[in-house]
Amino acid sequence: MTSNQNPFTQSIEATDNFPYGFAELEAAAKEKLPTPFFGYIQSGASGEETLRNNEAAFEKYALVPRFLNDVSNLDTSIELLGKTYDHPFLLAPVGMLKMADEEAELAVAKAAANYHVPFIQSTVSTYSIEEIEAAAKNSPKWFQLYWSRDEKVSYSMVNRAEKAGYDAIVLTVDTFILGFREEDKRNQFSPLKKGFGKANYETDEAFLQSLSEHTDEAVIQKIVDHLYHPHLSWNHIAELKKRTSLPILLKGILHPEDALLAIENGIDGIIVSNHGGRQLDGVIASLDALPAVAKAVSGKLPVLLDSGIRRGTDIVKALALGADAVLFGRPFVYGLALEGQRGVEKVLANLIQETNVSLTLAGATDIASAKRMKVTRI
Ligand SMILES: Cc1cc2nc3c(=O)[nH]c(=O)nc-3n(C[C@H](O)[C@H](O)[C@H](O)COP(=O)(O)O)c2cc1C
Ligand SMILES: CCCCCCC(=O)C(=O)O
Repeated sequence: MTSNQNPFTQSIEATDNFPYGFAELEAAAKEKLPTPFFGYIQSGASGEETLRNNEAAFEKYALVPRFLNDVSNLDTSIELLGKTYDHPFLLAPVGMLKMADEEAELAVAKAAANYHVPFIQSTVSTYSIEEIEAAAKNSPKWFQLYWSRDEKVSYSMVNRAEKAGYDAIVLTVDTFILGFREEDKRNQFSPLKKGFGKANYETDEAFLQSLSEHTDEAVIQKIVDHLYHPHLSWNHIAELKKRTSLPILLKGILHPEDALLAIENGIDGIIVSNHGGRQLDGVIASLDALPAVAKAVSGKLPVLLDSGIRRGTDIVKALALGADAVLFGRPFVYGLALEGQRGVEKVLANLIQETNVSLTLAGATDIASAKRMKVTRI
């Protein structure tokens, strides 16, 4: 994508009253959403040390720009797993989006399609794989898999995603049990128990066969049972690979040794992530984990990052520290809560504009040059 717009004009083009910065966005979503819904989305696990550190990590790194480098033509496109995308970011998988808006993933997938940004659908989404494909036909979509205790259900969902034309499988490895989430305990709230994440299960033959009763309660209880999978190991990865021709990425890698094992096990990409500080608290911030992981991988597979991306300058820092692309979650969920599909589009438009301005001011002409940019630890 080439950016020919003149930011001197853009900077005084007030769009409307839609919030710009993340803090404003979060505050507006807090006003709008019921307390337990907002609490579920915003909070982290335990004492929220990691939630805070994810954002703080970006402030410990400073960009060192280059000038006089003819940056009049910016190309922000990336190539990932054989496909080309317009921007160096994707929408992270976020489950149970009906908490934010009735249209939930349908609205997000349509917004993402309009900007040619890949949408990663969560296993526990409010609408099914097939409903989302029908709403945003032929747009870039990946499927995030929560391994199921009944592995027939995992394989069945992966096959459905493949049949529906999804481009990749993202297996989340850090949520085999749920983190200790104090805010949800305080609010006595579980969106799963409300039924917001059951669409992919209710429409799955293998899941339906595992049910002995078909009441709403029995369905939800069975989903809870299937989601519990602490036995997940590299052996399952080998089996999963046999069942699909789609590329497989692992989401939740933080240790360089696990990144090396991913290569050994034939994985196609990794996502350096601590789940937005929602799983194990006190873990390394994703950005702090990135340089060692990128060094270990040394270009053998794509390295993506999420957790704490809030603005364009964060994206540039992540690229400079070794990421090939990034994902973000809460910012688009707040956009969804505020104005549905339009709100997600506004978040995307602002992020694209800020990323493009930041890349250009830092002296980059494309993503490869952003990845060579100097960053210093302060
Ligand atoms: C409300 C909420 C629900 C989430 N649901 C999922 C999910 O279903 N699957 C998954 O792999 N990650 C899930 N995540 C984690 C995100 O994919 C991502 O790792 C995280 O949001 C990144 O941090 P950020 O919100 O700071 O950008 C969820 C995050 C939030 C905030
Ligand atoms: C309560 C249901 C568990 C699904 C996990 C969704 C998720 O990844 C997150 O909330 O984070």
